[in-house]
Amino acid sequence: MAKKIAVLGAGSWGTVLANLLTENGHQVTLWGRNAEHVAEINQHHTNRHYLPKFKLEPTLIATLSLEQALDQVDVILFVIPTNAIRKMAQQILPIIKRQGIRPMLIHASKGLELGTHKRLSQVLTEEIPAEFRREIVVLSGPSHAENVSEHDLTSITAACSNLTAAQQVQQLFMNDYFRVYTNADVIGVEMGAALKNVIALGAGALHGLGYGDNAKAALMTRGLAEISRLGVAFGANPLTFIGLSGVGDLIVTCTSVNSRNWRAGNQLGQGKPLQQVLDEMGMVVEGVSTTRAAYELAQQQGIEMPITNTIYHVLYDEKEIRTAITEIMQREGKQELD
Ligand SMILES: NC(=O)C1=CN([C@@H]2O[C@H](COP(=O)(O)OP(=O)(O)OC[C@H]3O[C@@H](n4cnc5c(N)ncnc54)[C@H](OP(=O)(O)O)[C@@H]3O)[C@@H](O)[C@H]2O)C=CC1
Ligand SMILES: O=C(CO)COP(=O)(O)O
Repeated sequence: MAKKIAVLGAGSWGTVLANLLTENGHQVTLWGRNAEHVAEINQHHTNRHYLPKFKLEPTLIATLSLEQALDQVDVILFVIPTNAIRKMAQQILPIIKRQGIRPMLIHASKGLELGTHKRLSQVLTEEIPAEFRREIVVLSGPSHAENVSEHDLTSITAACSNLTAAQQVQQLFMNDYFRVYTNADVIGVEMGAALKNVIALGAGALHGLGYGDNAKAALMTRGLAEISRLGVAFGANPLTFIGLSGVGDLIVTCTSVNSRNWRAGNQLGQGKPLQQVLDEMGMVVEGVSTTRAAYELAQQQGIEMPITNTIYHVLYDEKEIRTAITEIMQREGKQELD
């Protein structure tokens, strides 16, 4: 059955997901904060800053008004950067109350909040009390916006402890090029999504420095080991990390030029300063702030995360990358399995 859906965030991923939901027959309003982008979507059915070649469905409406976007919606999909989610939730709560709606919330963002180190479903739970919403579902997995915009075959995960809600989200998004699985392990899905961006910065840096395939395979494998270690410490199901939102997303992000995290790491490896890399990207590079959040979380909990620690010191303490790599390779010998 067709639903009324607000998509919050008219960047790369929000635009593509809003368009996919429109293709699937839902009535979608895409909220953006940039007046030029919103006008371009409505008048020309394009969003060239984020997706230069993408032609949108003409029935997809964009708006600058949250009140209009949320008008009597069944579902709200958050697709803005991690550190903007709490403020956005605070902004929409009075609108939800005024309209007397009780929407399902979905988020498709990937990160841990700076300062609190919280997962995004935790942030939404804190800011939007249960009486004003239905379930919170996480949509995550290997899915570059550019590939989905070209209808490349994509499989991802809808996660919620209430599997009926996850199945409802599965049905909203599924079509002949976009396949959605369900998973009850919200912690594992959100931890995998957030932490793979940290490892992707490292994979890009190795490429930029000229290291080969062995180095990249080792980074991804040992990166997955420490992602799982932190996730399991917080209650994740270890099997989630060998699924789409774990190793699946790690592979796509660590091996693709479409990844902003990989590209940022590549430029750091080539010697560009971090601030310049971020200024020139023009899109969010989630791994940079999540590296800090994950580093602090691991320190607090006493969890060993040598790759994340190394990337943290390169990003935030201006540690020279080759020195950092030498140090991590020369740690004392370890058993492979924890
Ligand atoms: N791109 C992808 O392929 C995928 C991205 N994701 C995740 O989706 C999330 C969004 O990423 P993506 O769309 O790629 O990012 P982009 O950088 O492409 O777009 C970000 C969007 O969020 C808006 N925005 C930025 N800051 C704020 C804020 N403080 N308040 C409200 N809106 C804000 C931007 O507006 P403006 O244009 O005005 O700056 C823009 O519309 C991230 O967590 C990312 O990890 C997940 C899967 C795939
Ligand atoms: O999460 C993504 C693909 O699944 C997108 O990764 P980037 O944010 O690095 O572009």
